[in-house]
Amino acid sequence: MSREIQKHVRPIWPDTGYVVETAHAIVNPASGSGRPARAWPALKRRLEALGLRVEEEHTSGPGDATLIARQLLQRGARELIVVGGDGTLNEVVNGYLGPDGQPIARDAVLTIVPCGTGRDFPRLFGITRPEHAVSLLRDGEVCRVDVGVVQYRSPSGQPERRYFVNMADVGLGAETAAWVSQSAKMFGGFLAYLLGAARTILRYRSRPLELRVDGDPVHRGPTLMVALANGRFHAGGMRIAPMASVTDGMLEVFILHDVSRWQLLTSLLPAVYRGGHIGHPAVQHWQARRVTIHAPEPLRIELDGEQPGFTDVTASVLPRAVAFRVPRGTCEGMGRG
Ligand SMILES: Nc1ncnc2c1ncn2[C@@H]1O[C@H](COP(=O)(O)OP(=O)(O)OP(=O)(O)O)[C@@H](O)[C@H]1O
Repeated sequence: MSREIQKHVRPIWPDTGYVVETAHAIVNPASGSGRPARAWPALKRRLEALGLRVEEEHTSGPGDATLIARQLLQRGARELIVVGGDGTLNEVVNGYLGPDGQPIARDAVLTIVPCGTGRDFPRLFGITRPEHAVSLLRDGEVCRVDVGVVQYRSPSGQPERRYFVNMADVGLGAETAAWVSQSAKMFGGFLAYLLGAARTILRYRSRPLELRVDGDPVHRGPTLMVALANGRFHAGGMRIAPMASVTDGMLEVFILHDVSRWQLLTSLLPAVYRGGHIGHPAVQHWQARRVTIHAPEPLRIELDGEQPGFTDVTASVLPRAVAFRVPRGTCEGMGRG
C-alpha cells in the first residue's frame, strides 16, 4: 500500500487499528441506465493509482448485491464500495445485516459511489458524484446510521422482512417508484420521478388504511400515502422529511390525506421539493420507533426505491446499525435541522 493511502486511511479507523488494503466494489451495471459503465472504470483506476487494491464483482440481477455483500463479509472483506443506486445500496445493507439485525462484521464499512437514478440517500451527506468516493476513502469519517426494518407480505402472500436505509412508503410514492423503475429512468432522477409522480397523481385514488404509531391508533380512513423516513430526501430530491436524522433512532412518519388532484399537482407536488408541504392541512407527521399499517386491500410498498411486496406492514428502527464513509463533519450534521 502506498504511503498516501496509509496516511489517509489509518486515522479513519483508529480504534481498531484496521488499515484498508483491499476494497471490494459491488457494481450494479443496470443502475442509473448504465451509469456505472461510464463512471466506475476511471474511478477504479484513480483509487488504484493511490495504492488501494480494488476488487470488483458485478451483480447479475435483483437480490445479487445482497448475496455478494454477505459472502464478501463472511470471507473477511471489511471495505465495501457500492457502485449503484439506492436500490443496490438497499440490497447491500440487507447483506451487511444478518437476520438478527446485527452486522455480519461490525468493523465493515460501506462507501457509496452514487450511480443510480434517484440517489436520495447519499444526497443527505452531499455525496452527489461518483468522484466523491476518492475523498471519502482517503479522509472520510465513519458514520453509523440507523436502519429501518419492515415486515410485509411478498407478492405471493408470504411474510417477509427487509431492511431499508432511506425511506419506506405505501400508496402514491410506491406506485410512482414502480412506474419509474419500469419505464422512465432515461429521463434522469429528477425528471423521472417528477413525471412519475404527476402521472401517478392523475391515476391513483386514496385507499383506506389504519396507522398505529408506537402502539397508538392515530389514523383510520382514506389515505393517499404513508411515508416512513429515515433519510430526508425521496424520489430524486423531494425534501419529504426535512427534520429527519439518520442517527436519532427514530422514524419520521407522514400521512398524506385525501386531497384533490388539482391541489396535489399545483400545491403539494411543487412544495415537497423544498420541504414546504410540512404544515399543510393534508399532511400529518409523527415521530416513532414502531409503526404498523393495516389496509383491507393490500397496498404496494416501496423500500429505498424497490417494491418487494404489499401491506400489512410493521416497521421499526435499528439504531446505528450500518457504518458508512461520509464527508468529515456530516455525520453529526445529521442531527435535527
Ligand atoms: N445485472 C442487472 N441487470 C438488471 N437489473 C439489475 C442487475 N443487477 C441488479 N439489478 C437491479 O437493478 C435495480 C435498480 O438498481 P438501483 O436502484 O441501484 O438503480 P436505480 O433504480 O437507477 O437508482 P435509484 O434507486 O437511486 O433510483 C435493483 O432492483 C437491482 O436489483
